Amino acid sequence: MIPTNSLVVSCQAAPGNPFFSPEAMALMARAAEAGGAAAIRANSPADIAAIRAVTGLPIIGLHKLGDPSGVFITPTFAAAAGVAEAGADLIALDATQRPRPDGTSLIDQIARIHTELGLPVLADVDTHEAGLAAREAGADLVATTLSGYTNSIPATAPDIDLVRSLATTLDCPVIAEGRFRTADDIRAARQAGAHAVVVGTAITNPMETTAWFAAAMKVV
Ligand SMILES: CC(=O)N[C@H](C=O)[C@@H](O)[C@H](O)[C@H](O)COP(=O)(O)O
Repeated sequence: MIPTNSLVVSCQAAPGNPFFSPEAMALMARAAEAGGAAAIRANSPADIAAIRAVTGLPIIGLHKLGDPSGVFITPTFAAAAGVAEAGADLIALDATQRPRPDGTSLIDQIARIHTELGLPVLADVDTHEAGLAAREAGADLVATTLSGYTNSIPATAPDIDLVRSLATTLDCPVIAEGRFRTADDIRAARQAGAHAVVVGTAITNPMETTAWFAAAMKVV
């Protein structure tokens, strides 16, 4: 479903971003497809439905709900069902080893997505151990999405070491995701064994990328 060596573009905007609307995310997805993306990653049933209406590309769907300091990427089965209903082809969910808000286990959530929704699961993990546990729990693909977001030390670069350690250990596709911003980052991910690379902010968040350049203007 996600081709080998492909670019996935994450089309997401948060409240406060002028692009925070399903219509804007559908335009982003069209631009990504025209530019060569092989799949789209998108947040919320509304955005997913709008994107589904304009592209036949596979959609990795998720729903961010609740407190971002805990499990918040598709934290419950109900959230996954909403994402599936909106037209996603694959469900991305938080597969860190933190407690889940509804008290269910990762293994149960993945099993229900498989049996009741009939969709594959992409496990967003933060560590090597979480990646192994997610695969053991039945995840079909594993992504490095949450590396650098679950501890107090803010990360500034992509976690190539985690891509490599998971890709050399797991018997499923490993997706490189999180802070991939340049062609060199993509090459490093591929050399580390990534099946595909997800790029979000660097392509679909002009407010943030403007801030990068504006900050550079302040440095002499
Ligand atoms: C940590 C978290 O919530 N990551 C989210 C996951 O869906 C998105 O906000 C990211 O944009 C996406 O993972 C792509 O990463 P980047 O934008 O760094 O290319």
